[in-house]
Amino acid sequence: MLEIRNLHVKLEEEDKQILKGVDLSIKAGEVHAIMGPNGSGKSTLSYVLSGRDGYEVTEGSATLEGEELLEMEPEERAAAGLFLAFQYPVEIPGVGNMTFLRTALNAQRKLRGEDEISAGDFLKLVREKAKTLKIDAEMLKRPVNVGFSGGEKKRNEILQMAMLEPKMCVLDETDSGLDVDAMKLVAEGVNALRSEGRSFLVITHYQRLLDHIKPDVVHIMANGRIIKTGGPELALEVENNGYANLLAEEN
Ligand SMILES: Nc1ncnc2c1ncn2[C@@H]1O[C@H](COP(=O)(O)OP(=O)(O)OP(=O)(O)O)[C@@H](O)[C@H]1O
Repeated sequence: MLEIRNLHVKLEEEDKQILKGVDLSIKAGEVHAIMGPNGSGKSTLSYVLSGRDGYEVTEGSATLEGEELLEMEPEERAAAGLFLAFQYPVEIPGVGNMTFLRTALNAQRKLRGEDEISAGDFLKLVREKAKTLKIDAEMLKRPVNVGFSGGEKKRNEILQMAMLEPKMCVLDETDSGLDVDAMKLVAEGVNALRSEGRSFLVITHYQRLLDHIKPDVVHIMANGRIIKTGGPELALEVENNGYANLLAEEN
């Protein structure tokens, strides 16, 4: 599904190398988690995959089902099936949540040469998905994320993901700021989307999220590279011992 090879990324504005040779291979249907100390490059990886400005790829590649993502515009990456749930979801005053969801869905359909969804079908779909995430109708009418609590914003990200049905879902610290119940809701939302043809890359600092979204593979990122890959036990090791031992092994 997603193949990242020797990815090197620097900041466009200054001569600072952030990713220093990331290799990652995620097969269809797999859930991978990335953990790692603050500032190791986890969010940068998710931004570069989705095409955010400000970063320069100096070496390497990232393909989604064999197609080079790094040469596509952000909207083309989304239409190809990539989705990023932000660590800090943005507020969009003046744009209703429903309008945003429907416009995003139809824009992707258009790029894929598909017909627009009818107003009736959209309404049915959004109400059904919102209900499972306990997002009430009033929140759907408000401007995107404006005045939403931290947890509501994160649930709204998962609603976007559920509506767009991407193939490759990247979740950047979706658990931060969530209370225990909201975390379970988000995890249930993710688990409901798990399927043979859909993969997940879950960036998190906490093992507890991985109790709910069970990963197949766990990677540790440090200093711009993946320094260790293992199973779910690796997340437990980090929870118990921190990163010091892993970093020492690396040096
Ligand atoms: N636009 C930018 N301008 C300046 N520095 C940046 C920029 N983007 C990233 N960096 C730096 O790159 C490094 C990696 O940042 P990144 O946000 O990817 O780390 P992270 O692993 O996601 O951290 P955290 O766990 O704290 O969220 C940090 O040192 C950060 O300050």
